[in-house]
Amino acid sequence: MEEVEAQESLRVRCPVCLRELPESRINNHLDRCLQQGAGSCEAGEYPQPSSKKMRLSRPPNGPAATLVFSLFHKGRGGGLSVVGRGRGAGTPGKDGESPGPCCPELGAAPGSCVPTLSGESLAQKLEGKPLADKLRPDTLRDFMGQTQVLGEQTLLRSLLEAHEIPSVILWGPPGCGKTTLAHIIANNSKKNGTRFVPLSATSAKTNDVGDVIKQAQNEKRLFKRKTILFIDEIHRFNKSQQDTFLPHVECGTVTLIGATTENPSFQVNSALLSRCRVIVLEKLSVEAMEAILMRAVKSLGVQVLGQDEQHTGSANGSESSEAPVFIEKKALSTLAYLCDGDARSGLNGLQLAIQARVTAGRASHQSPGQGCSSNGILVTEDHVKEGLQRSHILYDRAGEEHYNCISALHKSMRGSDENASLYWLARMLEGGEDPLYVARRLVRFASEDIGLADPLALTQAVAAYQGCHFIGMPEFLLAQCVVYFARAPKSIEVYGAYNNVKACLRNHQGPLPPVPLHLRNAPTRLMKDLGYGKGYKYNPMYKEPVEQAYLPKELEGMDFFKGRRM
Ligand SMILES: Nc1ncnc2c1ncn2[C@@H]1O[C@H](COP(=O)(O)OP(=O)(O)OP(=O)(O)O)[C@@H](O)[C@H]1O
Ligand SMILES: [Zn+2]
Repeated sequence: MEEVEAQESLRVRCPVCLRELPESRINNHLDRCLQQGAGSCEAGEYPQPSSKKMRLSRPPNGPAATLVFSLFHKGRGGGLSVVGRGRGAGTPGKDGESPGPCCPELGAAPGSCVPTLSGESLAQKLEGKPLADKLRPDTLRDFMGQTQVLGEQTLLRSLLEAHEIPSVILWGPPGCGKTTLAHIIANNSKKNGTRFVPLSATSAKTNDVGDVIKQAQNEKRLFKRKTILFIDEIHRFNKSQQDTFLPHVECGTVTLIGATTENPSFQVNSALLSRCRVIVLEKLSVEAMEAILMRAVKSLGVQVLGQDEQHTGSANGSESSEAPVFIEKKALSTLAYLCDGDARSGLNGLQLAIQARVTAGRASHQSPGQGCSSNGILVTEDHVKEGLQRSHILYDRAGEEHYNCISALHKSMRGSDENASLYWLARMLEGGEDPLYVARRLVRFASEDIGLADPLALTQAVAAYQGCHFIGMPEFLLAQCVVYFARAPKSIEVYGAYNNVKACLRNHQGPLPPVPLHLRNAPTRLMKDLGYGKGYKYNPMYKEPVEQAYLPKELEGMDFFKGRRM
């Protein structure tokens, strides 16, 4: 019974007539739709195809066939509704589409409402879906920042406006709007019937990609419909998985939009890369972040208190008996700074701070005298700071930042700058980097950069590495080692010489020279007979330094430390 209900609630889009139907009915519908021609469907506009092969089926593990057909399917009541005097406030649209908009921020005519929100209803609005998802912009107008690639008169913008979507790889740090931009492109291209199929490389199998490609080929052949394939975290696909769709991008069956936080020159197949434009998105600026946060608080009906405003009376326009919610302007700018250009963490931080305050406010209504007055609930800068997860903000452990920071640390120590060395170390550790990762790098540094100038450095590094296993917070231990290394004399003598030997071996033409006979050990009679060990001078037997060759004959006189023959 529950199963049936669950199935009823999943809706998929008919690829022929574009109507949304409960998943349980789609196959029957599709048969009819294909047989009778799209004309039998209300929204039909496509010629009658001859094939019946396009039945929808569940992907092996997926919950429903929406994988292939949905266009960024919005959840039920997907948008935010706002309590207040607004026209159409909180009216959900039919079929789980977004609700009738109320605030200008959510797409309605400006001035159609002055939303204010009580603590109680705000808590309800915020529960469930993350605020960042609810507020994902649908149009370029609400997409903040990134003007370097999307501003007026940029190539991408004119392409978007002309509905000509090239294959692109969106490269940028977390939460800077890659998925959002793809979402906007999808929205934009719905108008000319283009299909949009999102996949995440973290969960999709090669089969899933194959299915999408097959479907895209059918759509193109039968209905002349284009397909945009969005692959989130495309760097997670290995090169051979990337190869799967290369030919189809090439021949235009699908337009690819890939999103990645990793440098695509390392992570994306070079053939694929040359078929796509790489669009570099940046961390969002503080101004862009402020605009995003402003839009969020407005849409929630939270009121912003300026620098010298006091939070005294109830919010104007509130029709609720509940306390209204205010936020300090300063709290918003601090949040905009601290979230380090990551809109998701900024919006999450805002949500957490407000949620925590509202919950506390509710409690204090039951037991008065705990920080909330009947005048309303105030969210301050401190609340916002608490709401932020520090580690997420400073540092991205898996992405580029991880490599950038360790490289900066290595170079600062090499340059004997103890201040910078400490700074980069702290930036990694405070951001949640694995101390052992840093410690391993220190071991490398000790031998590659300090070497015999201070052989004790290696001992220090190994000791620091061991120490990290023993104590929970090894930051001072690593700091000591890092400063020692920054101050230590440096020598790359051994490092360089060894590399010269490697190069010599690599460049050697023909078979490698045999080990000189006199240097060979001769444990058996036969070996002795063959001349092994013959003429070897055992050094301790000689008072004077021994003249004897230790390198193969052809390398006689070679000095790897100088990189040439003596
Ligand atoms: N430029 C922007 N303008 C307005 N809102 C944005 C912008 N960028 C991100 N956001 C908000 O932040 C949320 C997260 O952004 P998004 O999912 O696009 O990030 P992303 O770059 O794809 O990050 P990740 O690599 O972590 O997936 C969105 O739901 C949206 O609400
Ligand atoms: Zn149909």
